[in-house]
Amino acid sequence: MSTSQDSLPTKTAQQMSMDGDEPPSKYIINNNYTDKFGPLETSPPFAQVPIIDIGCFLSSSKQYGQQIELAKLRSALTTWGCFQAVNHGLSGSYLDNIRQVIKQFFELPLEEKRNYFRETGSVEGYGNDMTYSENQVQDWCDRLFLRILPEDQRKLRFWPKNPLNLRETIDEYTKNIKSISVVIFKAMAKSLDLEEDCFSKHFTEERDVLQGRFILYPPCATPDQVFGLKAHSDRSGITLLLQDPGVEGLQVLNDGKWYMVPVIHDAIFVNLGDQMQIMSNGIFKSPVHRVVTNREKGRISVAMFTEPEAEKEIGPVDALVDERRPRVYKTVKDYAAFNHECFQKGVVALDAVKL
Ligand SMILES: O=C(O)CCC(=O)C(=O)O
Ligand SMILES: [Fe+2]
Repeated sequence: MSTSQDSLPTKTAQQMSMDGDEPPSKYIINNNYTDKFGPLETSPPFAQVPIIDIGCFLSSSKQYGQQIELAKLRSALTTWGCFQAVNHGLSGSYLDNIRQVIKQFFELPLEEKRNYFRETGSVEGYGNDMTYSENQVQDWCDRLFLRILPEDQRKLRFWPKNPLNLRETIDEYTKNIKSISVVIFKAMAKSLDLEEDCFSKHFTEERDVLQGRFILYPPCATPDQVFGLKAHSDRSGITLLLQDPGVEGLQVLNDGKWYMVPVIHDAIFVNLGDQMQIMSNGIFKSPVHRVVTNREKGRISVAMFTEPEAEKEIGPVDALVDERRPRVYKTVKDYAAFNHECFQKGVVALDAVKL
C-alpha cells in the first residue's frame, strides 16, 4: 500500500482555528467530492431518525413492547441504517464525563499532544486522517485514533497520560460499549427472525476488534467550503457515536438527500457499517454520512467501531439468502484492510464485494 503522499499537518485544524486562519486550499472542497454525493449544505432538514428503547431488548421474553421496538429497529435499519439508542443504561452525567475527558485532552498544549502524534503511513495516534493522494481534500478536524481491543494489540504510546483518568475512562467506556453492542447485535438478529447470536458472534467475542476515534471539529471561518469529515460509510459492524450535546454537525444521506442528525443529549447514535450490510445481504443499510462545521462552536464526538477479528469470514447469513433474495455480496475476510485499499483507489468498497 503506497502511503508516500501521507504527512502530518504542519498546523492542526485546532491551531488554525485558534489563530483565526482561513482554511488553506487543500481543505477546500472541489467537484470530485460534491459530484458524487451532492453539494455541501450546512443546514439541511433534520433526519427523522427513529429513537429506539434498547432497554427493552434486555429481557429475553417476547413481550408486546419488545416486539414493537424490534419492528421499529428493523424499519430504522432498512431505511436510514441508523437510530438513536435511548435507555441504554448509561447516565447522562456518565456520558458527559467521557466527553469532558476528551475535551480536556484537546485543550492540552500542542507540545504535549505532539507526544501522541501518529506516524506517517499509519492511522493510530493523534493528528489528521491519512493522505493517499495529492488531490485528497483534507478534513477540518483533529482526532485521536486508538485500537482499543483486543487488549494485547494496544499501542500504549498513543494513549494520552493526561488527563490522568483518560485511559481508565476509555477502558470503562469500552466495556460498556461492548455490552451495549451485544444487545444491539442480538436485537438486529431477532428483528429479522434469525438466531440471536448470528451477528454478535462475529463482532463481540474475545478477539474481536474495537477502534475508537475521538474527534474535535474546531470552529471554521468558511463552513460552506470545508467538510469536518468527508462523506463515507463505516467499515465497521456497527458504530456507536456520542455526539456533542451542544452542537450539530453530523449529516446522513437518505434517498439521495442530506439530513442533519439531531442531537439528543443522553442518546447514543448508532449507525451500521458496511459489514452489517454484507451480513444482512443488503437488507440493512450502511448509511453514507459526513460532518459539517460552523463558525462559532467547536464540536467533540466519540466514535467506537466494532469490527470482527481480521481472520473471520463475513458474508450474507444463509437464512437471508433465497430465490427471492439471491446472494448480493461475496464472503470477505479482513474487510477493514480491503476497505482502506478501495478508498485509496477511489473505489466504493461495498460495490467491489458485490457478486
Ligand atoms: O463525528 C461524527 O459525528 C461522525 C464521525 C464518523 O463518522 C466517523 O468517525 O466515522
Ligand atoms: Fe463514520
